[in-house]
Amino acid sequence: MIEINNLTKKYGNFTALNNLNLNISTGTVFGFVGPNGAGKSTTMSILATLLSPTTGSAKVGGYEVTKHPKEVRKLIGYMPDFFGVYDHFKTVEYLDFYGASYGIPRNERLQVIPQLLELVNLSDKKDFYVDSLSRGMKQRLCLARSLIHDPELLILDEPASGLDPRARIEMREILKELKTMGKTIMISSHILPELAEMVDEIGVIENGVLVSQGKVSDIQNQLSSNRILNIRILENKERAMEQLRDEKFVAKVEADEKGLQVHFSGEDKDQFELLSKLMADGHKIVSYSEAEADLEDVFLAITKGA
Ligand SMILES: Nc1ncnc2c1ncn2[C@@H]1O[C@H](COP(=O)(O)OP(=O)(O)OP(=O)(O)O)[C@@H](O)[C@H]1O
Repeated sequence: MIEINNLTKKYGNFTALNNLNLNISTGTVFGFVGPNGAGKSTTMSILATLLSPTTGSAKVGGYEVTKHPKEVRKLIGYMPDFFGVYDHFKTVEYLDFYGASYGIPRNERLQVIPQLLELVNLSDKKDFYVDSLSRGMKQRLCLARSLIHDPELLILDEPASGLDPRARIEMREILKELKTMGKTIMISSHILPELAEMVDEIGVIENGVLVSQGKVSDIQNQLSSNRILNIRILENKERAMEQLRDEKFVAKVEADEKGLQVHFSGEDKDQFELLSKLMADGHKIVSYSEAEADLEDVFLAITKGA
């Protein structure tokens, strides 16, 4: 559905996208993650035909965005990170206005708008003025707006930003429903854990370059070379620490009241050998476990925080 090849965007001398390559297949919910200023909005604006790339190619549904913007716009629903809503409209009039600007006939709009309001849980707000809605409601209205022409692909730039936890959960539920409706969704965030549970795949961008792409679990596994082993030892902790520090694959050993944390770069068989050795040397091991890679750690490990 989306094919990006060697996409570069320069703002003056500043390179915001640097030969970016990215593919998203039809039906995928794709999380686009990266720290502030990484280039997420720039990429999404180019896909939404609102910004021209400096060089490279971006295609949506096989259409090159710069050559066939009209075809691309029919295929996509775009929700920008900052959006204005026309405050003097009532909710239903607002959607009607956008429906009309997409050329949707009035009788169709009369059918579609109540369905969209239902989808985004705003049916009871249909006659409220837009400026009286909460931030979360406005975000959901904006999502409804991006769906008015029943696009195949949704490009959502940080749709959950600034929302409280309940509003975020509501947004997540709506996205799940859109996925079951068969939409392809590209959604950005600078918070990996926020996206992880609702996406099929993630791509991590930093300094305008895609640094990682795959299933969340695959990306976690890429980091398995940096595991942390939690070991609880009954007595002679100091002796165990000294011994561990001399072991192959052990980068660092720390201790707290819970036990030892061993930073380990070996594989499963090396872990097994380490444990066997500790036991053979008479250490009284109470428990031995591998810490789950935290998604926040994954994100920090992939991005360098430049
Ligand atoms: N119009 C512009 N002129 C100059 N520089 C720009 C412009 N728009 C964006 N940039 C710069 O390009 C880089 C990428 O910006 P972009 O908004 O795409 O990042 P982002 O990943 O969406 O960040 P955020 O998470 O903060 O929204 C940033 O360094 C930004 O300052």
